[in-house]
Amino acid sequence: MHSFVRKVKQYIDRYRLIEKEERLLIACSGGTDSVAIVLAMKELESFYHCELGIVHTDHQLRGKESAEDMEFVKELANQLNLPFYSAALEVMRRVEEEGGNVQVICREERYAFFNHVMNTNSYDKLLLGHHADDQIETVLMSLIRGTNSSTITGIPKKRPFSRGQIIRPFLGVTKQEIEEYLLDKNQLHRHDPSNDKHTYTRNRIRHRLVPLLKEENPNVSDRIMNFVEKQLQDEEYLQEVANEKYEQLVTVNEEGGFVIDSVSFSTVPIALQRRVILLLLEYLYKNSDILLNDRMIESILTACNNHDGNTVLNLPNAVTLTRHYNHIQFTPYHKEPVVSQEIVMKEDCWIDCGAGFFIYLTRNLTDQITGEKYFVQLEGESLPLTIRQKTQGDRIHIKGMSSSKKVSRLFIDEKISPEARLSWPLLVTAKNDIIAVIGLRYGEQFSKQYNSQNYVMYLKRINH
Ligand SMILES: Nc1ncnc2c1ncn2[C@@H]1O[C@H](COP(=O)(O)OP(=O)(O)OP(=O)(O)O)[C@@H](O)[C@H]1O
Repeated sequence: MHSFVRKVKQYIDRYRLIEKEERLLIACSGGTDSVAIVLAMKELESFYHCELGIVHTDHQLRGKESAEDMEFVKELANQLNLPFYSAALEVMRRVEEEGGNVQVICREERYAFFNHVMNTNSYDKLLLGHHADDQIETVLMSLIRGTNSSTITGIPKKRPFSRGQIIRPFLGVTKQEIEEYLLDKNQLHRHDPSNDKHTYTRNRIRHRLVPLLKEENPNVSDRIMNFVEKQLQDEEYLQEVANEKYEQLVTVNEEGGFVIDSVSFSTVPIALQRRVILLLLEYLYKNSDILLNDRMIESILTACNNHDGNTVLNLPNAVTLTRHYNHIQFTPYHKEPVVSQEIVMKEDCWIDCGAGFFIYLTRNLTDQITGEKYFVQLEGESLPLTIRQKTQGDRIHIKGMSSSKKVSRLFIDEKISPEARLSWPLLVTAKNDIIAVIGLRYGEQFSKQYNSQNYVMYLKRINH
């Protein structure tokens, strides 16, 4: 057995990633990592008495090249005599119809197909090619950008998926080891598309930070793997205790509010307080796109532990936290979110539309008024315009896109914080068409050229 494969096997056995006689589906993009996983698993096939299959998706984003990737993986499956499943996914059509981030849609479509193949062909596990360097990058990204969870646990080596699990047997080996193994095997692979699509932050970490760390300590990936492993073990235990504490501390009253006794709460260590609050928030926001962040959790903890005076805290989606003596209550708001502010736009005056924007609507192009200039084509029945916050189901027809896009999706794609989303001003016509998410994206009614029939909208940003 090749020494590389022996190392992979040790990792698999240590964490019991594979049991004997399982049906294993390998997701192979054709890049270095997933081709190496195919070869390594082929070497381990007889040991685990497993049945292997290969799945590939073509996202049709790189024309001829991505069709060639598919052919390459198909050929590899043929050579190794393994079943091959593939799909050409219509990613761009979905992007045009719904808008949204291309990589996110690729991922959704890819995983939907993996799920389909697992179900229809009774596979137990899906194998992905993430390796130790991916893990270092992920851990560093979480440290640098912050994370809402209490611990840094990185990419999981196994997690539930479809009718079984996703497993990542390469998390114990580095990219360099993978490349050396493929060289030894004289195995070709395709260009690794993962390098092209990663965010700038990940690429900077990969190309600048990781080499420096490796220079300091060539075994840094082992150190990080150990660190992640211990964190995971601690986290598992703390989660178990936090679940028990949650049961003891949180009760539900008749109005559907969640109640905690602050005296009992304050006797609990902060590590458990934080996890209990996280469990509660995950429950309160389970069907929303609200992202829980550290700041929000810390302000809740401060409010819960502050014993002088009563406190009211307004949380996203109109959830309120009230502390009255020893009684802490989280009250979810069950109705549709209310429109907290509606302003009718009048011509020829500056209007404060909230969230740090002032706008001015006029018929005349003038140099007297400073600010970003926009030209808007408005029919009589569109007027008057109003400014309001987002309500459920709002959509905007963005200029240059063939179909409308959900405003909530736009906020996610533009990385607008959950709190800011609640107060972000939308410009709305009398027919309730959203024509602008102010300062962010503009509708098809906006044009580049001025003509005398157009309105001119000036925009000033304050505190931005
Ligand atoms: N087009 C594809 N067809 C089959 N498998 C793929 C494809 N793209 C990626 N994979 C699988 O996913 C693994 C991770 O790929 P990559 O790093 O490009 O994705 P990612 O976006 O970082 O991760 P994730 O898939 O978890 O979102 C690959 O090693 C491979 O196993």
